[in-house]
Amino acid sequence: MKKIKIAIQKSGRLNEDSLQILKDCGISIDNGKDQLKASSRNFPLEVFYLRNGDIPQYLRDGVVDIAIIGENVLIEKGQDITVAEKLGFSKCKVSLAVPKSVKYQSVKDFEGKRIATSYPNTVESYLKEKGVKADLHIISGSVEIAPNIGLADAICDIVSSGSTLFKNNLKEVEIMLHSEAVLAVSPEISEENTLLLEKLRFRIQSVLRARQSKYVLLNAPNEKLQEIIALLPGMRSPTVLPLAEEGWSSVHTVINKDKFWEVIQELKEAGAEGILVCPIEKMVL
Ligand SMILES: Nc1ncnc2c1ncn2[C@@H]1O[C@H](COP(=O)(O)OP(=O)(O)OP(=O)(O)O)[C@@H](O)[C@H]1O
Ligand SMILES: O=P(O)(O)OC[C@H]1O[C@H](OP(=O)(O)OP(=O)(O)O)[C@H](O)[C@@H]1O
Ligand SMILES: [Mg+2]
Repeated sequence: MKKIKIAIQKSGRLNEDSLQILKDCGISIDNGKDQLKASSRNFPLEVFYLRNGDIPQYLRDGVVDIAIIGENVLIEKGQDITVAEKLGFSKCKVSLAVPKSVKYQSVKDFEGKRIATSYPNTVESYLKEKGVKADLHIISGSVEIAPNIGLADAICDIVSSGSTLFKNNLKEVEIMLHSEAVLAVSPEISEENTLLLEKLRFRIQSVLRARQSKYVLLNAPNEKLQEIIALLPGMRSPTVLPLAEEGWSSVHTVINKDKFWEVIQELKEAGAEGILVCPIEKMVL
């Protein structure tokens, strides 16, 4: 049987969450340490462990059919590659930063300045759009040190918590893009493997939906039921079951995790009691 080939990062920030999402999709991978290629026992899938930065080229050449990769890397060197799903992890920004002591006013301040970065295409197209010309110094790591050692006036790199910038006496002045891990697809993927991709996407979507949601059970006095139900943004409408005690009901529903605390507070104020919150493993619409 034909197998779909997926690239995931060999080691680094994407590796663990990439393996976890496949696992949550019910895909087990026989994984020997230091193995660069592995197969799944229960899904027609082959995993290639590669460098994140090399993945766009492998996708372009059709060496792999799909990949889990940082969106920022696709923007830098894989504009021709399509994104099938955003995966919700490894969220970060790609930003321009300058020494804290600099009085920054606008992006025009970068005119003629030396910028150290591992993302030259991203910086170049950002500055071009703003009509600014700068001098780029391409380096592959430890970018934040560049202004301190006199290599550059500014940097462009990944920012997440901001602590690397802070430790190097830098401040973020322009956010060029927001990124997260994505499922990317080779332009060379065959029709047969596109069908496998659709099966995998169906599973990924169920996992992502479940990660975004909580299952909530609560008790409500019957006279407050309508008010409580009106507060619930459930999948269709909540399940309402009578409790053994006369005049009370049990209400079950699904709540988006971002709205969760807000809704719980309102439910309590409306008279809900004994609220239980449970994780959801998969959510199929
Ligand atoms: N501090 C961070 N917080 C959140 N996500 C990040 C952070 N740093 C990097 N990322 C995301 O994770 C991806 C992989 O980063 P990582 O540093 O592990 O690898 P890399 O050095 O860019 O790549 P390679 O695998 O080619 O060595 C980045 O492209 C970015 O999308
Ligand atoms: O805003 P923060 O939370 O501090 O994260 C940003 C830092 O994280 C990444 O480096 P990483 O730790 O992956 O090291 P690397 O340069 O070796 O890839 C990135 O290149 C920044 O330096
Ligand atoms: Mg890194």
